[in-house]
Amino acid sequence: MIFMAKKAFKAESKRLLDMMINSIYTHKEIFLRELISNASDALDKLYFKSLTENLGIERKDLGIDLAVDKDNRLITITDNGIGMTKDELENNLGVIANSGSFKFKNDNTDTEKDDINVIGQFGVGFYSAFMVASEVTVESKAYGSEQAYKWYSQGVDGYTITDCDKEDVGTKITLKIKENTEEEEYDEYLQDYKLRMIVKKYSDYIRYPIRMEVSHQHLKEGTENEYETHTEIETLNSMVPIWNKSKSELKDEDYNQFYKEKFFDYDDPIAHIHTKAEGTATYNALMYIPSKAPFDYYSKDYEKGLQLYSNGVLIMDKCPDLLPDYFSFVKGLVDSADLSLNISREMLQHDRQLKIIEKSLERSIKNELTKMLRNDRERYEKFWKVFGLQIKFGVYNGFGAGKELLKDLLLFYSSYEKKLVTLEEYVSRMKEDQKYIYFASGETVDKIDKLPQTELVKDKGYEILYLIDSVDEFALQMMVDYNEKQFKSVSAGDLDLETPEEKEEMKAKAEESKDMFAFMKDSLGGKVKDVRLSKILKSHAVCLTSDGLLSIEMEKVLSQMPAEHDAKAEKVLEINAEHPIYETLKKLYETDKDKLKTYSEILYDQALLVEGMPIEDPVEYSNKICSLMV
Ligand SMILES: Nc1ncnc2c1ncn2[C@@H]1O[C@H](COP(=O)(O)OP(=O)(O)OP(=O)(O)O)[C@@H](O)[C@H]1O
Repeated sequence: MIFMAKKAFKAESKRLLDMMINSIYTHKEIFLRELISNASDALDKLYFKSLTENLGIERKDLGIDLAVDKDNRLITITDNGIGMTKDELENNLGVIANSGSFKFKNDNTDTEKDDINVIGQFGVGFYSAFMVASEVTVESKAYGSEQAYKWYSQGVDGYTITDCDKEDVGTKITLKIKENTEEEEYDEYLQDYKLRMIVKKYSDYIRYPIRMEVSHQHLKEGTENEYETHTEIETLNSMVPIWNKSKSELKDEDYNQFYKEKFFDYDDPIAHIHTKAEGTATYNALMYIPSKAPFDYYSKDYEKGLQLYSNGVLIMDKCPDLLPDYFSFVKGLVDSADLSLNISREMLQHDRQLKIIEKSLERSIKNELTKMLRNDRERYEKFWKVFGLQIKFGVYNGFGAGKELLKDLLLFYSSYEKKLVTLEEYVSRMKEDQKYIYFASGETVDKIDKLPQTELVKDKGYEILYLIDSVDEFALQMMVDYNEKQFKSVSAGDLDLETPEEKEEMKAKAEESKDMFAFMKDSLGGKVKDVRLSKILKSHAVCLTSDGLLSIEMEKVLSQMPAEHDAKAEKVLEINAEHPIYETLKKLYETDKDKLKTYSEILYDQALLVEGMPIEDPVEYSNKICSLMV
């Protein structure tokens, strides 16, 4: 019997290993990602050696094999890479947090990126094997060595290294999978389908084939219901990430196909964005704008984020830091080699890098949308219909931080064009004497079109933007102006549309009716801030406008939110001096103040109805109208 000295892991390594097994990773399944990444690194190293020393080994000769032996609860991962000498086994696997790969990368910094793609950097990934295995055996033969060695460990106790027989160069790692416990079902790691799924999920873009013997059931020839099992070696991974291919190699169908498979959508996306960046941040990104919003998109359950890869290995499935909220609908992935990951690869160390990438992606998305808006309006409007609301929220949220970026992506319905227009288009059509960008709010385009307040502005030949989403007015208020043109609600009361003569005339009339309006205001018992002569009505008798920042439309929106239900607009009841009702009111002020009080109440309720607001007492209102009729 050969005496095998069992070596203990270094003291601090012991604690680290314990921590490793129990707490660094949240998903046990990543052990396979780590071991495959190590194998891929070992293949890269050998390939690199072959290139630099002319060994004649080609990429196609290199690969990784997975095998499962269910009966003995074993999984093996074999690579024909660079292998490890006895010393390397000792140093790389006996000292936790000692990365041979990191050293290799540092020693070869001037190498062409494409030739070398080494993943490891911390020297801990290997130990994740102990999350699922009770015993780990590593048999390795280094390139150029005659002798192979076996490293064996059952975990924290330590490890042994002995000579062993191994014909081929490379490394074979055997895991003895733990028995099931109450909390954890380890058996599933012995299932073909589970291993395939894990490989697909995390290691699909490893550049070497990951092969496994897979069994399929076939109908036995000449029979109707007898099946036979047929096994074959399959390559599980796609190897070349589509995002690493050049754009000229790819057609729309390729992009769409990839999107549908990867992001489980039945429909083609509206657009894809494929970008590469080098410099402050180096990455490849492939992003998509879906054609439909996910069912939970406008709810708090929706999680934004892009997949994050480091050298083709999945690090995070939904990295929220890569997308600003206003582009949260974007799906896709980013692959970057220069992320500084923390040991578990589950969290990223510096969000500074992510911030740089986010800013750069944000620009790419904005550019794509701008291009679509300019060159394919129909498609953009399709996008707008689904995600426009999010863009408008983006203008409003964060105290308007996104408004500069987003202002040219906005679309609103135009009274003049009778379709959606951009602010740029609106401003380019503004009349010479037009000071403001006018807007009117309401429930639907039709209802807004009939609002008394819009009549005079339209008559002047000015275009009005019709705002039908509750966030619209808030967004415009946050913007304040667009290219120095201020926004003005047609319900703002003072639109400054009159000629100087008209102004004089109004002033005289207002003076003459001052007392009457004061009486009417009192009659309404504090419901309005003021009763005034209208400067904006043309043929209609009355309307409501508001003073101050909160418009009537905003009050409506806020009243639907429980927390802010008592925010009220400062309402002004406006009376049209050109309407016959004005003379009637004047007469009543002289002759019958009680009736004037009733009329004031009716007119106020009518103005509310026109505005689409509820009236306080509909029965009372109806009674008042009826008594006028009989
Ligand atoms: N299959 C293998 N073939 C050759 N060397 C290997 C193999 N697996 C591991 N090694 C060596 O062991 C070292 C430690 O591996 P480990 O997975 O713990 O860390 P790493 O891959 O360097 O970094 P990370 O913690 O980021 O995974 C590697 O750097 C590598 O030198």
